[in-house]
Amino acid sequence: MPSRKFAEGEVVRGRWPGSSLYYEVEILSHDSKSQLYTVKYKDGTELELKESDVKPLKSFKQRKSGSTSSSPSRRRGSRSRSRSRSPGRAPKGSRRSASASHQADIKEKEARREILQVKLTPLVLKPFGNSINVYNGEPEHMERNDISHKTKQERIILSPEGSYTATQYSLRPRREEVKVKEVESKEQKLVPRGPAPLETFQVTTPQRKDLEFGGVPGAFLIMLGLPATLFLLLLQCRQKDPSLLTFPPPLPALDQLWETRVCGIYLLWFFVQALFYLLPIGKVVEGTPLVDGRRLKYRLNGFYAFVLTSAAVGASLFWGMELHYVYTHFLQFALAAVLFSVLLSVYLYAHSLKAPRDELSPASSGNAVYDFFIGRELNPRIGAFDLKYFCELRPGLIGWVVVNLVMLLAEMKVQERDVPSLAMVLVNSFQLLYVVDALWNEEALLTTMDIVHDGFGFMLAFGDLVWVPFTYSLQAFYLVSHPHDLSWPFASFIIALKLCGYVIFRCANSQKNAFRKNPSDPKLAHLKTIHTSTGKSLLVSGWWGFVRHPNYLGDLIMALAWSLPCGFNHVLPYFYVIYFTMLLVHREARDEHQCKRKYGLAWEKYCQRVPYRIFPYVY
Ligand SMILES: NC(=O)c1ccc[n+]([C@@H]2O[C@H](COP(=O)([O-])OP(=O)(O)OC[C@H]3O[C@@H](n4cnc5c(N)ncnc54)[C@H](OP(=O)(O)O)[C@@H]3O)[C@@H](O)[C@H]2O)c1
Ligand SMILES: CC(C)=CCC[C@@H](C)[C@H]1CC[C@H]2C3=C(CC[C@]12C)[C@@]1(C)CC[C@H](O)C(C)(C)[C@@H]1CC3
Repeated sequence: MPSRKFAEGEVVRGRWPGSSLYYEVEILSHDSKSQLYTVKYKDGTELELKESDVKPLKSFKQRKSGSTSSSPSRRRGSRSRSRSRSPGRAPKGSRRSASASHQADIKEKEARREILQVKLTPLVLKPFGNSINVYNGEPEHMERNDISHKTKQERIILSPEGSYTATQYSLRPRREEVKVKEVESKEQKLVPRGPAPLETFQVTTPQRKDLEFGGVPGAFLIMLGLPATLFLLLLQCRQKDPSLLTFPPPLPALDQLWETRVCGIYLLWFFVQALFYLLPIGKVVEGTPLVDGRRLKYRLNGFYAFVLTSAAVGASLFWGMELHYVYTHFLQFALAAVLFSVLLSVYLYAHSLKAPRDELSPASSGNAVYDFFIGRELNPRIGAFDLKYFCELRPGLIGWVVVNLVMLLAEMKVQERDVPSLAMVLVNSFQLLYVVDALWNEEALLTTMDIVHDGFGFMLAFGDLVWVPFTYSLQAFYLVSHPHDLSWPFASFIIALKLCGYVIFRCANSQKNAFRKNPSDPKLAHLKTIHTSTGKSLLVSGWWGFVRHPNYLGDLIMALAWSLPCGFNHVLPYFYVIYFTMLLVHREARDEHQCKRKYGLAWEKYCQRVPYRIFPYVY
């Protein structure tokens, strides 16, 4: 049996996770299997530390300065929060001996590189001088989001008790703690940022036991069901009578579906988009903190990729390229995309087998089938090329706009029209606006659950590369062979509906993004907030006081406006609204689950205050 250095009850120094600072701790126990010591800090925090993070007292020189804090939290409370990434780092200007400071600097660098193998003790809601309400970040009352309130919040956080509780609370495994920060700008804002997120350390990625999407059988069925649904929709859409009650035509034989040229074009499309992604244009930002405190860098050039793609497509049309080929070979393109996404998923799964445990997605389970579906690795990269981030916005989303354009041209050709129909123009422009909006606000993608929580596996590979371009364009595909004359009054109503949905969607998303970026933003001063012990607050008035997911509501209103131009003869063009309602209801439940875990009682208070999830007075 391996020997242990320290005995139970011994008083030693233990490293504070993620920092180079050591505090006095008492050894409570030792686990011979994991070789971890359970230690207790003076302020009561219990952690498990590996042996190399525990040092005998005598190996530390006593500091001369009288400002020593024996509690990580107290020290933390007095540090400059905007600068330090280490919870225990001393404030700028605090005196340390040259050697201690040198040693600390080296350790700090090490800490950034290595992953601390510290397991965090689950949060124990012990009363600690304060009431459990305060401990758990429960707001004593609702606050207005004004500056005086910010100062108050600041004080609460910085008080020893406040910082202690917040610190301990934030030690819960969380990835969602977010601050997307521009890398290139080194300037620090002088405006108080409100309760900036406290550092969090999730040292090992816990694998989930409570699986989503119906667990392993659910994931398996979805993987079979999605491609089947896709081909069913496309086949049915080409039918003269696209009623869902009529039997779908048989799938063409594989040798008819397989077209090498189509596969070549599809690959060309994918790699040209990859090339655009690699162009050194657009600012570079940092994503949300990872398990080890690192933040990955992302280049925001999706909008440039879109402009370049538009120029390339425009030029090829000018030189007489026949986009009609895409329409006549739509099923073949869909098959190429399906095969590509399956191969990519296999590659991603194989890639993840080499990934360290802490780089796995918190959604992964350890079950091969489920992990193949949800994605095992969180951020698979080839060098600096982030596969998930790239696929989420570029080939599929921009591809969707190109497919819509193909359908618009096909409509003119098939129906021998000089100009596209009003219905087709509306569908094209509405969806174009949606894609341009997503690319323009690309940075917001970095805080979505797809990037922060879900791995990159079949679900997103298929969703991004196949589902989005081939099913989201169904209305335009439908209109090619099922013309629908729209009256101007009805078209005006649809435009108004779309604009209404867009305003809700954009304002809600922008309000939250602005608040997360700078909670003290004077433009948001009129909003009420609930304080949570993670340091972040929740908006309870404005859009986020209307329903708990106003952005989903706006998105769904827009979805309806995309389908209405197709008329009411068939359900098929409404597939997107139906599927999307199911997706967002499920997504809302997933997000709710995660927020409950993150914010505890504060989230429950928010739910009481804002009882409806998506649809006011309905759901
Ligand atoms: N077209 C499509 O197929 C499709 C699919 C999915 C999503 N979308 C759209 O994508 C956009 C992003 O959606 P999303 O699902 O990633 O989630 P989201 O609604 O943008 O974000 C949810 C997160 O917002 C924060 N939050 C929740 N309530 C809050 C409050 N009251 N105050 C402040 N922050 C609050 C929480 O995170 P933190 O507290 O950690 O910040 C929560 O986890 C939406 O507009 C959605 O409609 C479109
Ligand atoms: C059908 C199933 C089970 C899975 C596929 C889901 C997949 C199609 C979506 C999951 C996350 C979605 C998403 C967008 C598009 C659809 C998904 C990839 C998004 C890119 C649409 C535009 C938005 O503005 C957005 C916020 C950038 C979206 C991000 C999430």
